Amino acid sequence: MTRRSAVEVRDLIVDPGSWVGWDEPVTTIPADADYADDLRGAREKTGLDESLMTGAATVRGHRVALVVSEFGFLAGSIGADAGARMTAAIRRATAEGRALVALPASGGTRMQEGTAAFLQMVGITAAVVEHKAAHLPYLVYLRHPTTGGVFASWGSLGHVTLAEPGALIGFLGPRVYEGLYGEAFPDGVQQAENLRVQGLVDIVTPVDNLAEFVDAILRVHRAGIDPAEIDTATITSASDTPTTPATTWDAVIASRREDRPGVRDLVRAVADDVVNLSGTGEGESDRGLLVAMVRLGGRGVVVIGQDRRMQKPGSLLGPSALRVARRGMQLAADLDIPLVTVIDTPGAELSKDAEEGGLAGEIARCLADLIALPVPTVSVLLGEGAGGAALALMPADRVVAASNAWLSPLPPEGASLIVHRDTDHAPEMAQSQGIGAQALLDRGFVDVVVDEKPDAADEPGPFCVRMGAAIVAALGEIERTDAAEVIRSRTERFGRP
Ligand SMILES: CC(=O)SCCNC(=O)CCNC(=O)[C@H](O)C(C)(C)COP(=O)(O)OP(=O)(O)OC[C@H]1O[C@@H](n2cnc3c(N)ncnc32)[C@H](O)[C@@H]1OP(=O)(O)O
Repeated sequence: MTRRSAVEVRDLIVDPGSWVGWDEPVTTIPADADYADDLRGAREKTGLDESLMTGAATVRGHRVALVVSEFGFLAGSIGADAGARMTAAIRRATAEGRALVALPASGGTRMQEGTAAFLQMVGITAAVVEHKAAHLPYLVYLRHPTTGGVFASWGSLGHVTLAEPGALIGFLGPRVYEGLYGEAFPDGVQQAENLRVQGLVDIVTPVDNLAEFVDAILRVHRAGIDPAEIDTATITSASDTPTTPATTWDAVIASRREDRPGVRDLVRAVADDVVNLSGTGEGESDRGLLVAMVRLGGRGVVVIGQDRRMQKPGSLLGPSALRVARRGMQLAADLDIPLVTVIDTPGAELSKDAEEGGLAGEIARCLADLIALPVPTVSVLLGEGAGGAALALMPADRVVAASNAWLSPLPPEGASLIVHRDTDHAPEMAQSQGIGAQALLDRGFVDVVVDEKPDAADEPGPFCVRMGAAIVAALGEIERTDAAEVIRSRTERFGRP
């Protein structure tokens, strides 16, 4: 793989002429003669005084701080001076309200400095935690190779994690593994593309594209707090002449049409600057659950949504999908931007794995997280809303439903089996259980019903635009409502007799 120097990488990302270095010169000469020689050699070879450089710049106009490793300097390893430089830069980025972009490439802790260097991981992590607590974005771009204590501290804490194609990214270096265990580490495991599939890395992209992603992510973040860009349109009723389905069962049938628009169609139709993320960031992924940062009506929001096309028998939503959803909730809270949840599920996976993976607990934790989330929230009943997996994304400040959407404790066929011991009474059960959008509106569980004319599958484009407008309007209403009232409306409606 081509290894670009820190300077080359930096220059590919920052706006020309915008870089201002923050680094105080390091002149340490260690007592150990061999290490002193190594340092001297590294300084001569790279023209740098340590294994990373820090500074301020703009990327497509966004004010950022950058930390860039130089692998050519003792493998980008972190000792006391590099650690102190990094910590100082993070703190300064926080104080100046800058987003932080870290671009590691490293063999980890500097072996010549031992445990004192190892403990730098703690100090650096503390500074990253403070930065994130200030609701400032922290983006990580993992370059080839990133290993050890760097991957295990500042390399793994990004709000969004990107990586270089083909990059070796792992905890233990493969040579060390082979030396210790007498066999090669399995091929392809410590590779950027595999980490994306595993839900550890969000995006794999060449460094040449990085500025574009940084721009999109920071536009979403900034839009979340910049009133100038916000669409303040209001919507009191989504339709002047609502088309209610003839029966609730008709709505259920419509909601199951193969060609009904799903969350990805909705996002494609109405959102800008879409940045799709992958998995929990902690080693689980589920393609049935979309998590993305987008701009909607000028606002930056996090969207978490159940993707109807990815939920089939054998791949229904399990506990990992709900953990992906909770990552999205946390991300919205961390970045202090609203959350939009999209419900469209025939029901959760019912299996040994789902039980042992904590499905029930994850539903409970989704509910608990949503109830306490300190940012505006809108939930959208887009289609099917069967069971706990649907409920898990429901509590919100405003609830918007499509006219053929529904929410029920389990699919109507299941309810019929419980009560009548057959599935023939499903239409009757759907009616009597009050699962349809209009019934939910009448009971105050839903705030607005978005018309389908008469079926979203027959007019996906216009339907998505109406739905997008209703979500934007709901966000606007929340912003105009007193905070205490918002919190009350999030939960009170669900506890009424
Ligand atoms: C908590 C911790 O961080 S413990 C450390 C955990 N780190 C690791 O397990 C990774 C160790 N390093 C490696 O496995 C490899 O160096 C890799 C995969 C990162 C890179 O491999 P390569 O591209 O083949 O580079 P190579 O191994 O030749 O390293 C380049 C130089 O950096 C040195 N180096 C690598 N890692 C370190 C390190 N952590 N500290 C000091 N020097 C290091 C190498 O000894 C080598 O020096 P040399 O040129 O004088 O021989």
